[in-house]
Amino acid sequence: MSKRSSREPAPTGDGTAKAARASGIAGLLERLGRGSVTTEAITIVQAASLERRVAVLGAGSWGTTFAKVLAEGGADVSLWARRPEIAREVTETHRNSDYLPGINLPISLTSSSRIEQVLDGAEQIYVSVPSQTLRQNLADLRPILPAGVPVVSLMKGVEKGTGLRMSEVIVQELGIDPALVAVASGPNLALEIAKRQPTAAVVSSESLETATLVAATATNPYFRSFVNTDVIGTEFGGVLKNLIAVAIGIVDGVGYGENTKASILTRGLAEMTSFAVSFGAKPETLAGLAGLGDLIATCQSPLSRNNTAGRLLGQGYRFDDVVRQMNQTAEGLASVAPILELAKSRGVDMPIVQQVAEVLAGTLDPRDIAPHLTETDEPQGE
Ligand SMILES: NC(=O)C1=CN([C@@H]2O[C@H](COP(=O)(O)OP(=O)(O)OC[C@H]3O[C@@H](n4cnc5c(N)ncnc54)[C@H](OP(=O)(O)O)[C@@H]3O)[C@@H](O)[C@H]2O)C=CC1
Ligand SMILES: O=C(CO)COP(=O)(O)O
Repeated sequence: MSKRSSREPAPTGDGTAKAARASGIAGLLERLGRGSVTTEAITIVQAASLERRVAVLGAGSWGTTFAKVLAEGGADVSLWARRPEIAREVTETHRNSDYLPGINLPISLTSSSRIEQVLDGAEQIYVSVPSQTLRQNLADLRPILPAGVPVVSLMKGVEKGTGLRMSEVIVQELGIDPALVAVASGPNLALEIAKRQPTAAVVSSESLETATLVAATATNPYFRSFVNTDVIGTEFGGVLKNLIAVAIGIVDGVGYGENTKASILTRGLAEMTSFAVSFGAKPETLAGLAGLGDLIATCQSPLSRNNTAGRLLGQGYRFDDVVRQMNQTAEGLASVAPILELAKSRGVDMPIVQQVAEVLAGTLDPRDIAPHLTETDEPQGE
């Protein structure tokens, strides 16, 4: 897709849209060749997918923002809110003042706290709940899940106890074909996107057809979704950058400056890459939007909840106080332990995540955090 076409939603009712509908996305990809997937295919599939009915589960800051992205890309979106008062506010006043104060939502975006109502007629399902509640939420979804519908994870955590990625929990709990599951990730701070600041993301699925379909739906004039098939790299990128953002927040809270932060960010990327590659990810995924891109956004922004949680720890608050002060989800806090377990299972050294764990446990003074000074045999010129 050229820059121009990514900024202009493709027109409806033209010949290419009809061709996409007629030949199906698999046929279309076949004709275009895999190399063209991020260009022509998304434009054409997008044209075919306007007014597609989709459901978004979770009306927090990201679920609501993503619902807005989808609606402003032309989809007919229904948002599931756990609390009826949020559903009412979204539908009646086009606001979600708890999570996106000051943001006007599209009039076409409706919300309900009744999940069966939100799923009615949905052709795609996007999920944005806290990672630690996902399994329980999917148990409610399973009996009413429409058959053959793609399920997309917008979440950036791993499950405590099992260490499973969110896409793995979805496959396990819903019993669906992994080819129907996708993940979306990237430098995507909700409030910036809700204000329509231009942003890119990655949609990943083991099925290129699913990734292309979802990316086309999740593309609008200010939000561009690329595709890949490296689900492991895309998903772990989103999880691991949260842990590095906590570390950066800690040193920020202590009062250390840019050298310390840049050292941790750079070594953090190396740590993320070694970890993800040991599970089969491609290094280039970690160098892309879902790795480095998201790492930069999250480590630099005061909007980041993980960065904020780290800053409070660095200022001397204890873990329990930090959890009490956070009124939004900081996934990194729950992902530290399972990630260290996974790293151990692969023999991967993670000095930054290890020191974050020690600060969380209260066994390391935040002023002593210096994971970039830890001895390592790895070359440093990567
Ligand atoms: N915010 C962001 O910038 C981005 C977030 N993400 C990811 O999106 C996921 C969701 O985060 P985000 O929306 O920001 O979090 P928020 O804290 O903003 O919202 C959490 C949402 O989950 C709901 N929730 C809480 N507990 C449960 C439960 N037991 N069952 C069902 N729903 C529940 C909340 O409902 P209630 O209001 O009723 O408590 C709320 O709607 C996370 O994995 C995060 O990493 C990814 C990219 C960007
Ligand atoms: O994932 C995010 C940006 O891409 C949001 O980060 P936080 O969860 O730290 O706010």
